[in-house]
Amino acid sequence: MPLVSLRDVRKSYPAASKNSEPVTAVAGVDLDIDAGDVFGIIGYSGAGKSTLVRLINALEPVTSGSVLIDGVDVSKLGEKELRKLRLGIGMIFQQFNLFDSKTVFNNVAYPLRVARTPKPELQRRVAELLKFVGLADKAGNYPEQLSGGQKQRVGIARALATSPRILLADEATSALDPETTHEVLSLLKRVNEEFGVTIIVITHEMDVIQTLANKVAVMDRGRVVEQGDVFEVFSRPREASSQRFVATVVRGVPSPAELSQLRERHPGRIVTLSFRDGSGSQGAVFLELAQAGIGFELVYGGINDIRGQAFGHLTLALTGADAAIDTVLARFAETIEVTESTSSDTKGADRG
Ligand SMILES: Nc1ncnc2c1ncn2[C@@H]1O[C@H](COP(=O)(O)OP(=O)(O)OP(=O)(O)O)[C@@H](O)[C@H]1O
Repeated sequence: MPLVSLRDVRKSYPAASKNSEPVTAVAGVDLDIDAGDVFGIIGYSGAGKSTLVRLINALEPVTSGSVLIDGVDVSKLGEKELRKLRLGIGMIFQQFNLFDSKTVFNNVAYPLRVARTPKPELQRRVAELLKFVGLADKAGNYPEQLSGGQKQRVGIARALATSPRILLADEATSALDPETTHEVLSLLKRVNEEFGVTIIVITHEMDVIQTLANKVAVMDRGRVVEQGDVFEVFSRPREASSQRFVATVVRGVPSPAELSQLRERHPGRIVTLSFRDGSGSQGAVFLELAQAGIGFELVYGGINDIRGQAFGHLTLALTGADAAIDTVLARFAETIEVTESTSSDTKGADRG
């Protein structure tokens, strides 16, 4: 049985004024999230992702449909049971939502106090959590004395205080720089792997999904338009809206106009290698070219790596003996799609 199941979940908000229409934020979503998953929910702003999160932790009631956690319909729970359910669901936010007037220790201790945890156990648990997130030496500091990454690590420690089975991360790294994002993502990976916590990440950053998630759902205007294994969805998006989304981070194949510019700027043969099935790697390609004595320069695109599986397009300018290049390209073609651009490909662009 999935840990979290959504069945035809809908959420509408009443019209804000007489002249406006009601807003349908979630328009019939079916979703299954298994225990141990890191499940990404992506989509443009306004797609309904945050609303979905509030429905999962029962902060808001659904308009229709059902949200089942461990097979239990949350809309059937009383206040006391709901409070217990929420203790089992941790949450972290884009703006961290720490209490500025409380020390790091007291921020992390807060949910334990709410749960009336005895003092010795509370102290032991907070110390353990601060050690886990690498902030044991900051217990007495206030949030304003911390960097963004440190604040989010406090947020993670606080979210884990009551040992939840589920962690909801709503744009948890969107306010952080790339290096700090990486640090926080590594920590979340450990939360999943070492504690077995199921993580649901809401994000508009494909990088986050790529490094962290094993499953992904793409939302568009209140609906899930595509869901499945991250590599499958990223390397072969079926729906137009997922394709648009993926295209924002995965650089594709150069257009005729771009090819024309590349040919002008780079000597040699322009070849695009397309990785689609996860096999092969950028490193292996570079090594093989170097060993064959072929000069190469990456001129367009790049390979994305999803937990060891490669996909994307590399466009290279190759220089060297034609026969040597032909031999290597023939070998690449056994596992990778190889397309060589000829000057006729770019004629239209030359004229334009
Ligand atoms: N409490 C509310 N009252 C009225 N409309 C709302 C409410 N919450 C969300 N909406 C509307 O529902 C739609 C979905 O919003 P939601 O915040 O879930 O999207 P999102 O995908 O999380 O976007 P973002 O990334 O911008 O947060 C939007 O049109 C939003 O204006």
